Amino acid sequence: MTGLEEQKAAARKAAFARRKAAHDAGGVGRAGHLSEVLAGYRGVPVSGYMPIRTEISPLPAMEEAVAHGPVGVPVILGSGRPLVFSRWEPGCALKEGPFGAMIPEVDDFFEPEILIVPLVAFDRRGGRLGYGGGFYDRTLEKLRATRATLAIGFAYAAQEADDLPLEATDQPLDMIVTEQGILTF
Ligand SMILES: Nc1nc2c(c(=O)[nH]1)N(C=O)[C@@H](CNc1ccc(C(=O)N[C@@H](CCC(=O)O)C(=O)O)cc1)CN2
Ligand SMILES: Nc1ncnc2c1ncn2[C@@H]1O[C@H](COP(=O)(O)OP(=O)(O)OP(=O)(O)O)[C@@H](O)[C@H]1O
Repeated sequence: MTGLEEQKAAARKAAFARRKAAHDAGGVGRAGHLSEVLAGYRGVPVSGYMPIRTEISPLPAMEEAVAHGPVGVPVILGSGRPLVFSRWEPGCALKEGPFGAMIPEVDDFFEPEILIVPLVAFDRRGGRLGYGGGFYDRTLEKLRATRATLAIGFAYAAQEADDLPLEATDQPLDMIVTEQGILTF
């Protein structure tokens, strides 16, 4: 591993532990601030995600957004490729996708203009660390080449890190929403 990869791996490991502690602590209304943000963009196509492991769940906010416009979740086509997004509705038939996240059984692809981005760690400059596949970086690069795309990181406040090591290919977040509040840059 290069120095940068080692730094990222260490930051990931530490943030995973803080995320698990926050997740295990439980609590209600953790997607309230996310709902508030999305209420300002009614009808704009949005991607959420089906939570895995100890990720904070955006499902309550997705359930509200679906009353106003298209909502979807990410689908992996292959490693090294951008994600695509398939339409989701509460209660729709799902199947297991690569890496364990559920995906809709029936493909109905669309292009979101707002992405709720899962993450392992974030910093106060909009830096983000994911699982290390580079999926969201490739996806945001592609979408942003066509039109303005709002990337909203969604995480527990405990996942904040001091300045994360970032590479040229890391796509910045426009906003971070946690169970405690909203950070914009
Ligand atoms: N809920 C959710 N859905 C998502 C993502 C995500 O981060 N969260 N993705 C965002 O890209 C894609 C799935 N990508 C993933 C890539 C790797 C691993 C993963 O667990 N990788 C390693 C662990 C890495 C580590 O411990 O550092 C593993 O398989 O054990 C999970 C999801 C699409 N769907
Ligand atoms: N647009 C891109 N084009 C080519 N390679 C990329 C691109 N974006 C990221 N990568 C590469 O993908 C690898 C993983 O990137 P990184 O560690 O930033 O993943 P991540 O943001 O943690 O994961 P994810 O976005 O899947 O949650 C790195 O080697 C990085 O250089």
